[in-house]
Amino acid sequence: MSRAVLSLGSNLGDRLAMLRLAVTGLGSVVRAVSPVYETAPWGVLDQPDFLNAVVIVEAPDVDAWGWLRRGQALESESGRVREARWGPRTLDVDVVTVDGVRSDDPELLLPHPGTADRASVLVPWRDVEPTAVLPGHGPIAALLATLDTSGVRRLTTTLPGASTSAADGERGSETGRR
Ligand SMILES: Nc1ncnc2c1ncn2[C@@H]1O[C@H](COP(=O)(O)OP(=O)(O)OP(=O)(O)O)[C@@H](O)[C@H]1O
Ligand SMILES: Nc1nc2c(c(=O)[nH]1)N=C(CO)CN2
Repeated sequence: MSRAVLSLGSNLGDRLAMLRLAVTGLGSVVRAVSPVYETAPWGVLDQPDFLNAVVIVEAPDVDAWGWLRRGQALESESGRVREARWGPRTLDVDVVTVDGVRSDDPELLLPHPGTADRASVLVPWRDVEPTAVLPGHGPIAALLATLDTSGVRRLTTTLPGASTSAADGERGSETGRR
């Protein structure tokens, strides 16, 4: 069984439709979907604001490379073409972590580098996994306490399956058994 944290981002075209495409494309492997945030760009500052969200996925037969390939397939589906590093894109799917896997292959760096500094990833991740730990960096709540989150604004619009903390399903089924 592998469990991954995927970060979704879009700042070109119908941004919300792009994030929806990603969540519906992932389908039954989705365990939790964060709220959607509008975030000021980092990296290249002169570009439109992004919509960002985080999705927790789980599947018995998908390894870290499999999650990367699924993300890239969704990026292609969104019409994304390879463009400038940190530049505008219809859909970006980053594999943030896969269990405790570490990788220094440039095609699949794990945990995804930069995560510890990116409020646009950590804020939605905390919504779905408040006690999550970023391997090599520590609890995400502690990382967030050191970051400026003023450019990260929660929207009221939600994605399919949203507002489910990764723990809710487990709690829900426990309640159901009682
Ligand atoms: N954990 C990862 N998740 C997604 N892509 C990764 C990861 N590690 C390495 N890559 C590689 O990164 C490349 C895509 O980079 P991309 O152009 O999307 O970078 P970026 O989103 O602009 O910048 P950043 O990677 O800093 O967010 C692909 O070749 C992919 O194989
Ligand atoms: N706020 C924000 N800024 C970005 C993002 C992103 O997802 N959110 N993605 C980028 C390309 O990887 C570059 N800059």
